[in-house]
Amino acid sequence: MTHLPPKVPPPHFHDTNHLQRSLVQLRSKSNGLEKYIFLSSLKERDPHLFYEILLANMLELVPILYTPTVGDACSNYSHIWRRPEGLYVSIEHKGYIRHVLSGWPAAHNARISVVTDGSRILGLGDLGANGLPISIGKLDLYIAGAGIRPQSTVPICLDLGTNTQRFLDDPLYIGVRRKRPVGVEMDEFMDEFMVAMREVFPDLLVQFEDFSTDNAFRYLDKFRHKYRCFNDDIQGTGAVVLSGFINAARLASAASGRPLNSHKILFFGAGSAGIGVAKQLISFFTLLGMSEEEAKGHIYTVDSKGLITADRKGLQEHKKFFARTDYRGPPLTKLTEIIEYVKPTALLGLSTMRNAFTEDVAKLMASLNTRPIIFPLSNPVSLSELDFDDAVKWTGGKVVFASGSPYPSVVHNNVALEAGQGNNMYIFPGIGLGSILSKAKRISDSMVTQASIALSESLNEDEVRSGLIYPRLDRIRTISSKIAAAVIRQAQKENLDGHLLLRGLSDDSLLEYIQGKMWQPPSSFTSSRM
Ligand SMILES: NC(=O)c1ccc[n+]([C@@H]2O[C@H](COP(=O)([O-])OP(=O)(O)OC[C@H]3O[C@@H](n4cnc5c(N)ncnc54)[C@H](O)[C@@H]3O)[C@@H](O)[C@H]2O)c1
Ligand SMILES: O=C(O)C[C@H](O)C(=O)O
Ligand SMILES: [Mg+2]
Repeated sequence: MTHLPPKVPPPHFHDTNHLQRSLVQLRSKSNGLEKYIFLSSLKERDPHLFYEILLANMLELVPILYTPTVGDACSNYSHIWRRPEGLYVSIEHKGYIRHVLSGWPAAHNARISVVTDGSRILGLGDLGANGLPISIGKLDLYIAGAGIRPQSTVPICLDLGTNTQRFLDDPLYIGVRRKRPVGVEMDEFMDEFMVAMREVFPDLLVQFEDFSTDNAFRYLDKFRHKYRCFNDDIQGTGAVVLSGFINAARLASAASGRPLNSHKILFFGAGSAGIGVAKQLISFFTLLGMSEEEAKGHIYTVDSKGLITADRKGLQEHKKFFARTDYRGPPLTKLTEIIEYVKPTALLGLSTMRNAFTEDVAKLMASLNTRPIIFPLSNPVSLSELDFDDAVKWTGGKVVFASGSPYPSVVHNNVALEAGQGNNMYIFPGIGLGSILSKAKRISDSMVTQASIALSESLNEDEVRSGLIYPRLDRIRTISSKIAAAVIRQAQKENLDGHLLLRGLSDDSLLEYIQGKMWQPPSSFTSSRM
C-alpha cells in the first residue's frame, strides 16, 4: 500500500526564503542545460514563483531560458523531455488540425502564439520537433517583458518531420520520423493550420519563428494580409537592428564628422534575417529624405558565394532585391576583398559562420572608420561571427558593437565596455502587447518601423552617457510599454485598430493604460502555494 505524506507546508516555511532557496538551487547547477531543466520544472511546480524570479533576475535568467542556452535545450530536447509543455501539430494531423487545436485548454483566453516548424532553429539548422523550446522561451519573454498573462500564450511546434538524419536515427527522437513535406503537401498543411487557428483562437496573434528562409518569406507574404501575424526573424530582427543602427550611426558619425546619409552597410549573410534586416534598414535612409532606390544603393549583401550581384546565375528570389548592378569584374568572394571594394561604415553578420569576422576583417574596418559599426548577430553565441573581447581588442576599443547573443563586459583602458544585444527580444514583446491591446487586425510595415523608432528613443540618460545603443534589459517592461504605445498609435493611423476607445486617450493616459494591463505574478506572500 502506498503511503502518501500529508499535504502541509514544511515547518518554518517562509516564501521569501523559498525564493532565495530556489535561486541558490539554480546557481548550484553545473551547466546551462541543467539550469534550463531546473527552471522548466520550477515553472511547472510553481509558475508564480518562476515568473517572480525571472522578473527580478532578467540578466541572469534570460540567457538560460532564451539565447544561447535555449539552443542547447532544443538540440537535446528529445533527451531532456519531461512532460508535455506546448502544442505539437503534426503533419499526421492533416485533415483534422482544428480538432487537435481544440484540445488546448481555455482557447478563449489565447492571445499570442509563437509557431515554429523547427526547420531553422537559431543558426543550428533543422532540429525538427526539438524546436518547441524556442516557442516556449519567446513566450516567457512576452510574459516577463510585456506582462502578457501566461494563460494567454500558446507555444506551438509544427511537427512536420526533419531532414536531419541523426534525429531520424535517434530512438528517443520525439517527432514524426519522416522527411519534411515540400510543395503542395506543405502549403496545404499551412493553409489548413492558419484557418483552424483563426477558428479555434479568434483573438490570436501569430508570431512565425525560425522557419527556414524560403518558407519564412513565402508564408509571411501569403498570410500577412489575411491573418493577424508577423515573422519575428524577418520583421522583429529588422526592427531591432534598425533601432540599434540608428543609435550606432549617430555615435559613429559624431566621431567621424561624416553625415548620417553617408553610411554604407555590408550584410554578411543573406537569409531571412539578413534580407529582413536589410529591407528594414532602407527606412534609416528614407527617414533622412532619400528615395528607396537611393537607399538601396547604400546596402550591399554577401552570401556563401561572395558579393551578391545581379548577373549571378540562379540567384534565389529573396536575394534579387539587393543584388548589385554596379559591380563589374570577377566575383568578389573574400570578405576582406569585399570590404576593400565597398568601404562600409557598418558590417552586419547574419551568416551562422562562427568567427567569420577575423582579426584582418576587424582591423580593416577600424582602418576605414573612426568608429566601425560591427554587429555579429548570428545566434547562439557559438555561431557568433565575432566575440566581443576580440572586437574590442582588434579595433583598439573603437568598435560600436551589438551581438545577437549576450556577452559579458570587457575592460579596455580601465573602462568597462558593455556589449549591446541586437536581439529581436527587445521588439516582439512590445509589438505583441500593442497589437493585442489595440485589437489590431493586421501588423503593417509601418507598425514595425514605429516599434523600432520607439526602441531607439528609449535609452535613458545613464545609458546614453555609457555609450549604449540598446537599453538595459532590466528595463524591458518600460521599454515594451513605449513600443506598444507606438504600435497602437500607428495602428490607429492606418485604421487597423479594433479597440476604438483607445483613440481618445492622451499619450500619457495611453501609456498608463498599457502599464495597467501588464500582468504581475502575485507576490510571494499571497501566492496560492502558502
Ligand atoms: N540577432 C537576432 O535577433 C537574430 C534574429 C534572427 C536570426 N538571427 C540569426 O541569423 C542567422 C541566420 O539566420 P537566417 O534565417 O537568415 O539563416 P539562413 O541559413 O537562411 O541564412 C544564412 C545566410 O548566410 C550565408 N552564409 C552562410 N555561410 C556563409 C559564408 N561562409 N560566407 C558568407 N555567407 C554565408 C548564406 O548564404 C545565407 O545567405 C542565425 O544564426 C540566426 O540565429 C539572429
Ligand atoms: O531567438 C533568438 O535569440 C533570435 C532570433 O529569433 C534567432 O532566430 O536567432
Ligand atoms: Mg528566430
